[in-house]
Amino acid sequence: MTQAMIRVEEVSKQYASTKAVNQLSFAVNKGEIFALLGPNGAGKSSLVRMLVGFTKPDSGKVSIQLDGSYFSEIPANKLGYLPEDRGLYGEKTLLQNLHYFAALHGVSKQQAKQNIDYWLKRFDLLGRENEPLKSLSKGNQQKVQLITAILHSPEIVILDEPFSGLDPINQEKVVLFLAELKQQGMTVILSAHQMAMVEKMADRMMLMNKGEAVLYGSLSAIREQIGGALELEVSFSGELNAEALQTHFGDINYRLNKANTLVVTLNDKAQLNEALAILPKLGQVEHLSSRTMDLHQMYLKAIESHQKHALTEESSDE
Ligand SMILES: Nc1ncnc2c1ncn2[C@@H]1O[C@H](COP(=O)(O)OP(=O)(O)OP(=O)(O)O)[C@@H](O)[C@H]1O
Repeated sequence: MTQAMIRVEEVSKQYASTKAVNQLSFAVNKGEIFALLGPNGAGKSSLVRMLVGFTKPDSGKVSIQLDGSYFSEIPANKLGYLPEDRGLYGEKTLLQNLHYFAALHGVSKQQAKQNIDYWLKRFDLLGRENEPLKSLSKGNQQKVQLITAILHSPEIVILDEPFSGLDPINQEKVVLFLAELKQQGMTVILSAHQMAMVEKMADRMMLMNKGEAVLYGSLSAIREQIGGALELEVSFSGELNAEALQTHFGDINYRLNKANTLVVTLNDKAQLNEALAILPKLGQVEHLSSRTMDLHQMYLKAIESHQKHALTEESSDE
C-alpha cells in the first residue's frame, strides 16, 4: 500500500465570516506530484499556509510523517516553498539571490554552486548570472524563484502557481522540472490553473471550491467521480432498432444525432460494458468512436454543479 506522507483530517480555517477551508480531508503520498485546483478564492493558499505552518487550523488535524516521526506542519528544513507572494531581491544579481537562499538553507558553497549551475542550464539562464534580478522578464524571475525553492534538496516541495507568468515553452520546462524533482524522490504539491499541464504530470489531484473538496484522486478516479466523462458515438449501417433502444438503455443517457448515429454518455466502466453488450441488439455497428472529457471540461462541470448545489442548500436554509 502507498504510504501517506501528509494527512489532513477535517481541517477548517475561517477568516471573519469567510470559511476559507471547510472540513477538508485528503492525503498526499510520498513521492507523488499532487495538484491543488480550484477557482480564485477556493481556499488553496489558505490550505498551503496551514501545511507549512504559517497559520494553524481552527479545527481538524494536519499530520506530516517524515522518517518515522510525526509533525503538525512541514518542518522548515525539509520544505521547499514557492510562496504566492514571491520574495526575491530585485537589486541583487541572480547568483547573489540563489547563493543567499542556498546559504539560508544550510547548503555548502560548493554544493550550491553545483546545483545552481545545473538548474540555470536547465532553465536556459546560463550567462545571465550577474544581471540584477529585476532586469529579467517576469517569466525568468519566476524560474529563478523556482530554483531557490529546491536548491537544498527538500523532501517536500510546495509550489503556489509555478506556471504563472510563463509562456508555453517555459511551462513545458516546469513540467520537466517537476518530473525531475519526483525522480529525485521529492514529494511535490502544487496549485495551478493550467489544466493541460496538470493533466500531464500530476499523479493525483484535488479540486476545491468554497473550501471544500469537489473532486479528489487520480485522473481516472476523477473521471469516474464526475460521471458522464466518457462518450461513445456509434453509427449503424441502416436504421437502428428504436424499440430495442428504449427497452435496453434504461438508466444510460443517450441521444440520437442522426437516424443511424447514437451518442451514449457513460458514468463508469460498468456502464461502458453494459452499453457495449447492448449495441449489437440495436443493429449492425458500422463505426464506433469514444471521447473522454479532459480535465478542463471536468473542472468546469464539477464547479458548476458544486455552485448549484451550494445555492440550493443556501435557499433551503432560508
Ligand atoms: N488573511 C486573510 N484574511 C481574510 N480573508 C482571507 C485571508 N486569506 C484568505 N482569505 C479569504 O479566504 C478565501 C480563500 O482564499 P485563498 O487565498 O486561500 O484562495 P485560493 O484558492 O488560493 O485563491 P487564488 O487562486 O486566487 O490564489 C477567500 O475568500 C479569501 O478572500
